[in-house]
Amino acid sequence: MPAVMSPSSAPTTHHSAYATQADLDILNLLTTDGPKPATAATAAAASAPANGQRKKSVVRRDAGLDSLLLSAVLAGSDKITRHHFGHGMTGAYSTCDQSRPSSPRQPRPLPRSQQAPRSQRLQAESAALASAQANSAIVSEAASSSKPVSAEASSSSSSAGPIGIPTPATLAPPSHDLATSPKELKERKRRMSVDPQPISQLLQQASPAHVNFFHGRGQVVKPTGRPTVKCMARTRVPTPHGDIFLHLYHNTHDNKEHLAIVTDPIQLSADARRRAPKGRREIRSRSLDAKWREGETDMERIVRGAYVGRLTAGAEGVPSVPRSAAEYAAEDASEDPDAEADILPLVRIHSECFTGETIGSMRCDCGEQLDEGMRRIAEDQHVGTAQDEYLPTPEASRAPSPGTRGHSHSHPRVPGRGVVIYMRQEGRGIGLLEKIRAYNLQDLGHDTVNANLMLGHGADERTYGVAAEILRDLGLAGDEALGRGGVRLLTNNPEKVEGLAAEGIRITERVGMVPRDWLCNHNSPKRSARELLDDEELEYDEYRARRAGVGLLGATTTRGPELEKYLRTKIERMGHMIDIPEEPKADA
Ligand SMILES: Nc1nc2c(ncn2[C@@H]2O[C@H](COP(=O)(O)OP(=O)(O)OP(=O)(O)O)[C@@H](O)[C@H]2O)c(=O)[nH]1
Repeated sequence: MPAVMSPSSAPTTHHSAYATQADLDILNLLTTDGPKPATAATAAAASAPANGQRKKSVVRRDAGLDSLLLSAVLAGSDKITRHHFGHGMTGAYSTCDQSRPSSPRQPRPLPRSQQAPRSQRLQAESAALASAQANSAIVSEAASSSKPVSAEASSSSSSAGPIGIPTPATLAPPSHDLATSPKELKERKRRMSVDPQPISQLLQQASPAHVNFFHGRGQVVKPTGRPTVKCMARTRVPTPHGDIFLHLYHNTHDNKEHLAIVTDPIQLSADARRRAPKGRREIRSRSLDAKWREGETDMERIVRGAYVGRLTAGAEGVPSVPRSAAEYAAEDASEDPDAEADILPLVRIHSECFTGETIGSMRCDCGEQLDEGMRRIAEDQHVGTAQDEYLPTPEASRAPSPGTRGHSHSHPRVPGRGVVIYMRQEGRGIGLLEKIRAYNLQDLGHDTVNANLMLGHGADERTYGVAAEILRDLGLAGDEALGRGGVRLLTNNPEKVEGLAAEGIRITERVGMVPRDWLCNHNSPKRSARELLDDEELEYDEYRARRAGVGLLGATTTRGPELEKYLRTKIERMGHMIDIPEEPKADA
């Protein structure tokens, strides 16, 4: 049986140790000008071709070097590859041209290591270790005598990290001489193996979601204050529900890359702009459109997504015009007197769910909800409906979802628009590791809430500050005092409504999310006769019938006993604002 390698014991790659004849052939090919010398392998192949035909000789890659590619490699990689080897170890790419046949032959610079000689490095490591050991002796002495450690002593080692956390220098082999003693070799081996703590201890320690076994124990520091967000890039992505603009955000509260999936067809289609009410504003990121530095080029702006309209092959693209905060504030406060009645953008705050979205888990309906959210946002909307139906209390909000509610066809239909804010809050904020552990407790009969509590988590650990700032950056926060702007929120979760409202987002309406399986119950008395379905429902039915699969984008319904239990727990224990269907259901 092959030995299981721990990350710390995995071998590091050394070119010399793993060079095969094929490697040497390639190296030869890359580093030699003119005709290639025949190697044993190529000579054999040439003399005895397998198919009786003579093999073509390998063509040199002499295309002009792409300066962008080179700078990307230089900026992004610290690894030395055979390609680098072919151009010398000096790091000077000016030597590239010397390998081209058209260049005059010049003597190639000798490979020169950028490291200090090994003896010097060993000496430095040894000194660092001695210094760290001396330091820890002082620290433990100080701890035992309850005396503060002197600043001088604690700063005497440049490589010593915080107490208990070994730094790379203290983990390094002490020195050439020391490491040869059996004790040192044993110690060195121990440091390279996996953590020797017993499994039960590890399980306990790995319990809180913030602990990463390989990277050490983290601290739970709940960020305070209002987060700042910045859209780092956006791009157009075609989806089964039409083209969207994917925005990637950074923020000051966590190191996650949260996303905004913006559906705004007027930015991309002349037809949608014509059909949209006059005065409709584009949903754009203010931080992305801002000027990031003096003298930034149009190409920089376009590459990060700060452009208007659509990019097309061969064209240059039209960069967006940066605007000041004051200009945005004036626009938010003003009202275009010619603007026609429009419907506010539909927004869903969606939490990441690897299991439901990516592998189609039927324990939850997250994949379906993501798909349904994007579908609902993109579909045409009736202007003037349901604007005043929002009632924030669970009881009062148990109105049927718009999907089951007959629309008045006197209302004009306009292109849909809105955003799915995709928050990297896997497992309602506890992370994938903990969610997987919770699933095992659920298989033992506990519901989702209890499973979380048993692992020492809250039932729901999500916060909505970052999502609110993303909405604000997209110009969708609205203003309660002015009674203007804001969003319609697609959710059954009262905490989302309250959380976003507390962050200053104006929510004019809550739109319910009904599980597709409940919505499409063909055997219920109400839906048994297809003639009772109105046009929109029929359209939806056909839409469903075209789809196959579960949970993935553009797919159909999710169903199963585990999902039923999950949904019931949300309603009965977490106050989700949706009614469990009363009629007995059979599979559609
Ligand atoms: N801890 C835990 N998280 C889960 C479980 N199943 C799904 N999730 C997570 O729950 C999140 C989705 O939240 P939901 O409560 O389904 O939906 P919601 O977004 O709060 O509410 P709606 O807006 O009405 O859909 C995702 O992050 C999922 O990974 C589970 O069994 N345990």
